[in-house]
Amino acid sequence: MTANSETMQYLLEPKAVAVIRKVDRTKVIQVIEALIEGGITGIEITLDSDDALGVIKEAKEKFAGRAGVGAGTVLNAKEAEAAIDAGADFVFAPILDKETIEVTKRHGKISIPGVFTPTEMQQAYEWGADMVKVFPASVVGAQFVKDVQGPLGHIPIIVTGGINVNNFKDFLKAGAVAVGVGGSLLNKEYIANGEFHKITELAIQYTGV
Ligand SMILES: O=C(O)C(=O)C[C@H](O)[C@H](O)COP(=O)(O)O
Repeated sequence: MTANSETMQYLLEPKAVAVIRKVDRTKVIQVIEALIEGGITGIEITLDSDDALGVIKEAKEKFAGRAGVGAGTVLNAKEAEAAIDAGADFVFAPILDKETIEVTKRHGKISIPGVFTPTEMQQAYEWGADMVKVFPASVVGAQFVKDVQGPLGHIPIIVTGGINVNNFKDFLKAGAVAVGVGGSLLNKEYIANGEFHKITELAIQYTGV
């Protein structure tokens, strides 16, 4: 299996990817462990997190063979380059930037830019994106995902932004290949209290493992 097909499996098999933003640096590795325990194997570290590149590097080494680790909130090519240097397997962005896609693909990594319109979806795909991320998805709802797939069914869609246990199944039923979940999975109180088993329980609500 190629490195990319393994990463694709980590992202798509559980159908839920964790978006880890600004989680306490001293707890983030335990949080990732708890997520993997709950069946989530796509681990996105947003670059606005404390020591994001250090976390990517550490998580890549520690969870090799168990999870795919990538970067989120990647806003330009320079940031993509730095994330890939740190070991990122995939590059998520909230926006669509041609150079970011090009740099990611030049390094042979998985590119998932953010889009919000059918035109942006097709543009992203033509620029080489592997999948697109509809963000913020809860604003347009599952019906958007269903409708755009009429003409644009060749483009795999991950949805993020406002995804929770009550709406994620609607998006999957509408045809999204996976959901990205941040706030509703990385419960701040549980993390502050060191209740990592509760993070595992939350993860299981998405993966059903
Ligand atoms: O910046 C990126 O690359 C992102 O992936 C943005 C995320 O999709 C959201 O930050 C997750 O949003 P919530 O699940 O509502 O917390």
